[in-house]
Amino acid sequence: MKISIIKIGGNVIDFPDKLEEFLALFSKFPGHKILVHGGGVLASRFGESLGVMPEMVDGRRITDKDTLDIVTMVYAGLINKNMVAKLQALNVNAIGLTGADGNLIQSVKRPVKNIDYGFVGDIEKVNTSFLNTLFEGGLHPVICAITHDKSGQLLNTNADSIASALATSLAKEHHVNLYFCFNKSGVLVDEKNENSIIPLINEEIYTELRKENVIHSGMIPKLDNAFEALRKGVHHVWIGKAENLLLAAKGKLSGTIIERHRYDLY
Ligand SMILES: Nc1ncnc2c1ncn2[C@@H]1O[C@H](COP(=O)(O)OP(=O)(O)O)[C@@H](O)[C@H]1O
Ligand SMILES: CC(=O)N[C@@H](CCC(=O)OP(=O)(O)O)C(=O)O
Repeated sequence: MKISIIKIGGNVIDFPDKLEEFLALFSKFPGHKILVHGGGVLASRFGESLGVMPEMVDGRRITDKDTLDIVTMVYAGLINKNMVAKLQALNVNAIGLTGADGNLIQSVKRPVKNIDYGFVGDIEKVNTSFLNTLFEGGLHPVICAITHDKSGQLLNTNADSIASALATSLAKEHHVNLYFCFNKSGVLVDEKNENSIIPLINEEIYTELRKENVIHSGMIPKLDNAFEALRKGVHHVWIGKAENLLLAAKGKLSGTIIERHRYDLY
């Protein structure tokens, strides 16, 4: 079975017009598909309005108890249910889920090393048979950035990591492509110049660009997860502008293609 995992970034979700436009493209995307979302921008803003200040380290949120409550309300509630309703209006039979629903994604609270991330989950298991059942029923899962530890604790989990874990688990039995859609044209040499797209990136280039701080913050988990997915059997990984999703699906040049090593070119 061919399955596409499509991750939509928080900056797109934050603009209703852009979100509508993206969901219309998603509705036209062919075949079995999963939509993964976070909503980090909205969660930060909502938290601030309640006096809970966001704290990020390398693109990942430090999540204390209050922050966990906020991200659960924002990701699993407000954003997820609105997206599902909008997709239903586009005749996509979407079903909104956290990692706790159907025991879809089990994770473990990240151990404290140099940094205590709090209630942040590292993914351990994905229930692919549940996903297969949903596909057989003609449903399109819309999965948010909340997982659980199977002992009653919800955990905040980076949405790029969720997309990658779903892709790698499904890749054991299916042909899986992974698309990271966000608000920029791809991985850029100069973040402020939308024309400075790096069309192909491999781990060697990534390591160099990270040292030079050309790649930083939220782009770090995105690329770490992209390489992890390719190492574990995902067929194709793309990072680019949400509005170019259908171009990417048709294999047309747009955004950044991720490759494991330089020799993947040949
Ligand atoms: N080289 C780079 N090219 C593009 N974006 C970059 C780069 N380095 C860092 N970034 C930052 O990463 C952000 C994307 O990460 P994030 O905000 O977590 O994504 P998302 O929109 O998917 O939630 C971009 O908006 C940009 O600010
Ligand atoms: C642990 C962690 O960092 N969780 C992320 C989950 C949401 C997310 O990834 O949202 P975007 O895709 O909009 O960035 C966070 O709370 O920001």
